[in-house]
Amino acid sequence: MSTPMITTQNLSISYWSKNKRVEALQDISLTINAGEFVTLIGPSGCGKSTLLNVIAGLIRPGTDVKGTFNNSGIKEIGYLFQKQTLLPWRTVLGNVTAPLEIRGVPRNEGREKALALLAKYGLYGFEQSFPRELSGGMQQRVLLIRTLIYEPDVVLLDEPLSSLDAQTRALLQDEFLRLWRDTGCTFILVTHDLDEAIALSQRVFLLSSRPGKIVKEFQIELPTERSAIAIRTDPRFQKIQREMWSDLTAQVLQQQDRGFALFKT
Ligand SMILES: Nc1ncnc2c1ncn2[C@@H]1O[C@H](COP(=O)(O)OP(=O)(O)OP(=O)(O)O)[C@@H](O)[C@H]1O
Repeated sequence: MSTPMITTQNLSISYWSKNKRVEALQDISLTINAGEFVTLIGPSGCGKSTLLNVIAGLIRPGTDVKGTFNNSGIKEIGYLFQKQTLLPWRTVLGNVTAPLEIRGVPRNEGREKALALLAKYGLYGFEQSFPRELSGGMQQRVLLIRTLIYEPDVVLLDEPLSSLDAQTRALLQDEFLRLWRDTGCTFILVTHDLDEAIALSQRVFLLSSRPGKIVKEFQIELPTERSAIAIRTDPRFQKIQREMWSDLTAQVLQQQDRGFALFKT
């Protein structure tokens, strides 16, 4: 039986910017179950990050919220976003133990846990290195370990790989799958990369251009034990990819038409 962790019902979110109302999300109804890997995709500015923030309970004052959302199934959230960086003055080990220090976990206990995780995820020997001595991919892996060390039950990933080259990205996608399977944690990813969405997720929500509405939900029926790289040659992957591209293109064209109409008036 799947346990709902997050539910939203007819959720609409607007911001006030320079006395103008900007409707970011409209009528979002979804359920995310504990332990799922779910991805949000959609054209730029359609409200993906806004939805992630709502899920995290991070709603700025002055934001207009209509409808309901319930995230009471979440006890502890991990959040990893694109521009997040490591603390440059701390070693890899010092970075990974930081969240535990904040939570008052005894130093030795935190250290042991961090060392075990670093070894498990390919960073053995780099414990005393400083972030500047690591490649971008390694830094991202340290960030992910730092997010997971306090055992959140949900990890929100807002385009965490978008600044990396294609090869590093593909390797880290596999790492994400492995961490998701190992931890049993719920992963919610925002990405612009359709292949990444299909390679990693169990379900993908496609949002329309702003105000973001759910236009389609894709069930990704691919084996859980998969390689994010090898799965791309699977005919089932390619079938979903074609369908998703055609739906996303339709959304982007609609957005352009609207922009053009606006330009003409
Ligand atoms: N604090 C804010 N105040 C006013 N408008 C905002 C605020 N945050 C977001 N918006 C607007 O709401 C809309 C949705 O933004 P959001 O960042 O959620 O979209 P996104 O799909 O994540 O974008 P992208 O794919 O480009 O990262 C955008 O038009 C954005 O300009």
